[in-house]
Amino acid sequence: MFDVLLASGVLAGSFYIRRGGTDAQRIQRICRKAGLYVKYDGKEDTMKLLRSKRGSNFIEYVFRIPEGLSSKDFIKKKDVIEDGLNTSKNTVLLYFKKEKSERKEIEISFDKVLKIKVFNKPMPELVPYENSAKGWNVPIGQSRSASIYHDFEKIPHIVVAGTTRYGKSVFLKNAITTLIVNQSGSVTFTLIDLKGGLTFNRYRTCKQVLTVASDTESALEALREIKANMQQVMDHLMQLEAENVQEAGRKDRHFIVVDEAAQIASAGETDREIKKMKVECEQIISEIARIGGALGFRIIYATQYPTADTLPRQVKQNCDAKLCFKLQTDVASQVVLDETGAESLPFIKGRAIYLTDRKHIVQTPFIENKQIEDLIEERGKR
Ligand SMILES: Nc1ncnc2c1ncn2[C@@H]1O[C@H](COP(=O)(O)OP(=O)(O)OP(=O)(O)O)[C@@H](O)[C@H]1O
Repeated sequence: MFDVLLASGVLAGSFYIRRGGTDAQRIQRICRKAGLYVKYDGKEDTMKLLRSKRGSNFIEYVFRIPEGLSSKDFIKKKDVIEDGLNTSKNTVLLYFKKEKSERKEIEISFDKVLKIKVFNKPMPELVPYENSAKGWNVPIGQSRSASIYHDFEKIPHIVVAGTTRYGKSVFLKNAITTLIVNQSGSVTFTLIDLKGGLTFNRYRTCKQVLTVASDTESALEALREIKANMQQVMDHLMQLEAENVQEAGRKDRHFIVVDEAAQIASAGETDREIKKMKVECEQIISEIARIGGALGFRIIYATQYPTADTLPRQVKQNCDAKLCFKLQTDVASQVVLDETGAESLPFIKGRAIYLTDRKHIVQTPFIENKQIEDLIEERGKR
């Protein structure tokens, strides 16, 4: 009885696979069913396959999209397309063959034509932290094809955004720990966490950490000091007729890490005194973003609520790198990345978009607290 069931199951499976067609055909069918077509003059215009290309771990399908639709319409339906490609129809046969079904993942981009890459293996959901970074690099994570690093000498400031519990704090700890270990004699930090969390607590005793500010007053005091230091470095560079710290041969770099920028934003603050202080904090942070890069000052600016208030224009414009975990809306994604996409990242902790002049989807490294303790134990000791 079981054999009969098995045989009919296998037959059904093969049928489904035949009926399912190639991934290109399935994508076209899913998009049609999801309403991604245009009716005009009594005719139906759907996406057309122009070509396909095989990469080392993916096939890229290139489509012409119907007039009247935009690439954003397709990007919004990314989950629908991806789930459609992974429906049980294809997994029936694999189940009976006792093969493990790998989830197919897709990436959608647009450059005059719609490009949909279908990957044959999902990205890893966990990349354990290891300190393979050199110089002023910090590991950003594993993309589908390479290990990605952020070089703070090339891009001084970075915005880190993402809905709560998706990996911002873990990334901040990864960055701080890596820099303490690799640049123990040259790096200093001002850590600002006004949300009252304990993220930075374990770094409090490190010799590289000048301040851990947990209220507006101490944040302002630390920022005023940084402003005065910037002026001193500026005077020094003037004397040397150097354009930047690299040319002047200065090795010291100062990182200002802001965890939860919304807490330092003046908009919405009702207490007049605190509002005044927050306005000054914002002004100094904007000034560091604008002129601090050449002077050896670096900003890591994290927020879970990206809006025009929490991500001031000067900061955004001068942060040439963005690390964006999953966000709730396409509007929030637009604020951070100037494009949609972060809202349709999968529900995977540590999965992010790293955007500079290039864009990578990465799985950021997971650093455990015990690892941090061990790593900073020696290099961070006062
Ligand atoms: N890179 C990662 N890989 C795998 N799991 C991760 C990764 N980063 C974070 N996590 C998991 O997600 C949890 C929440 O991460 P984290 O504290 O960094 O979130 P957050 O975005 O900073 O949240 P909040 O805004 O509340 O501070 C971690 O405790 C860990 O279990």
